[in-house]
This record gives sequence, structure tokens and C-alpha cells, in this order.
Amino acid sequence: MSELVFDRVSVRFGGHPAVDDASLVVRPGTTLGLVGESGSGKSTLARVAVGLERAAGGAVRLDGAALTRRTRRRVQLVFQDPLAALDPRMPVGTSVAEGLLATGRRWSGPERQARVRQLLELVHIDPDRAGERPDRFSGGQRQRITIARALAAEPAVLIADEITSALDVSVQGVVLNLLRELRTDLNLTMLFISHNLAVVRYVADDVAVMRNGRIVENGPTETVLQDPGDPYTRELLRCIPVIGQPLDLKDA
Ligand SMILES: Nc1ncnc2c1ncn2[C@@H]1O[C@H](COP(=O)(O)OP(=O)(O)OP(=O)(O)O)[C@@H](O)[C@H]1O
Repeated sequence: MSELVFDRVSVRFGGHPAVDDASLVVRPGTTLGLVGESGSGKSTLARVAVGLERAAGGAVRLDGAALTRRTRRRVQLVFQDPLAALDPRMPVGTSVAEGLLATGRRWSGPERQARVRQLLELVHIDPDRAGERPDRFSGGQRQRITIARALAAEPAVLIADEITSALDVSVQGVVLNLLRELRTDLNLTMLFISHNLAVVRYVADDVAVMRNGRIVENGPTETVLQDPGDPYTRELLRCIPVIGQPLDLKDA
């Protein structure tokens, strides 16, 4: 199991600090929920980890070593919009197979096919449907297919950026349960980004709260949610149901 560390990361866009001296530890085999309002810098932090954005300062380390071009595939990012992430003309099995390239190994045709079937099964998609295109699947199924593609790269860390936000309430639970299952079965370390504390409470061991590019609160989920130190976290908490009552995921 791997540890992902953000060490005093800063990112600027045209002089404006989008991420400001942010430090976080995603402990091995656990899920860290990163919450905060729109524009607080959550996605930018995630993009730094996978090399889509450059940090002006600080570093991201996997198991103590700075990420390089070679080791970066061990951190995989899944986005909110699976329709944008999947090529509409490509059978979903081919999209998942693309993820295998990141392993750097040579896969024979039959090996590739068998692995794609295995990955689809892992996310509870019928592997006999590998030849179908994305528009034949529901939103939740498509999101699970993008997760399968990310898993094809054999990551140590999965970053999920608002992956349930565009889904119907009934489907959100299926995807969240899948993430919990994968964490246990594959020993994954996860960074789960959401603006919804109810969803984060359901999946995360630890929670960090971001505001204006800074981490303003950080700790075990129940500690942070039961006794938030930051006024902004208290404000966020007002938007989620009382402990002991059923989760209302409709704003997720
Ligand atoms: N490529 C970019 N160029 C300029 N500014 C950017 C760029 N990407 C993000 N920003 C700005 O950086 C800040 C942080 O954005 P970011 O998307 O990381 O926030 P977020 O917390 O993920 O928000 P959301 O929940 O809406 O995705 C915002 O002010 C945003 O407008």
C-alpha cells in the first residue's frame, strides 16, 4: 500500500494563487476526502499529482519519492464526466485496453482481451459488452468503465474528482460502494474530491477542507465532522444531514 504526500504545493495562474502552500498526507490504503467550494483549488491539486499542472512550489511524493514521468502512472485520475473521458466511437473494451499501455509491458492480443474482461468484471460491467460503444451504457456504468480504464494502469493511488456529481442519486451509491470495495480488494490509496460532505463522510477515513487554495482543516473524518475547528467547515456541515439520519445525496 502506498502513501501520497503533497508537501507545501503551490500553483499560480497568472499571478493568482489557485493552490497556496497546501500539505496533505493520504495514508497507505485509506481514502482522504478533499472538500471545499467551487474554485477552492481541489482539482488543481489533483492535476498536479498526475502531471497535468505544474507546481510553482512544493512537491508531490509517492512513498517518499518525487513523482517522475515513469512513476506517474501509479497515480490515476478519474474525472467527473465519463462521456468526455471515453471516445464515443471506440468500443469500451478498447478504451479500457488503452489503460494497459501505461503499465509499459507488452500485452499479447489474448492477454489484453482477458485482462480487459477481468477489469470490466471488477467494476461489475458484463465483459461480454466490451465491444459496445459508450452511448449504450448508463451514466453510472460509463463512470465505472472509466474507473476500469484507470485500474488498467495498475495504480497505487486513485484520485476521484467529483466522480459522482453528475450521476442520479440512485446510481451514486453504486459507484461509492464500488470505490469502497476496490480500496479493500486492491489495497488502493484514494483521494476523493467532492463538494459534498455527505458523500465524503460515506467513503473517507480522513477529511481535508480547502478554501481559497489553502487547507483549512484536516483530520479523521468523524473528528472533523463532529468538532470542526474552522468556521468554513461548520458552514459546510450545515448542508449535510444530522448524524444518525439517512444520507441525503441529492446535492452530490
Ligand atoms: N487552467 C487555468 N487557468 C487559469 N485559472 C485556472 C485554471 N484552472 C483553474 N483555475 C482557477 O484556479 C482556481 C482553482 O480552481 P479548481 O478547479 O482547482 O477549483 P475546484 O475546487 O476544483 O473547483 P470545482 O469544484 O468547481 O472543480 C479557480 O479560481 C479557477 O478559476
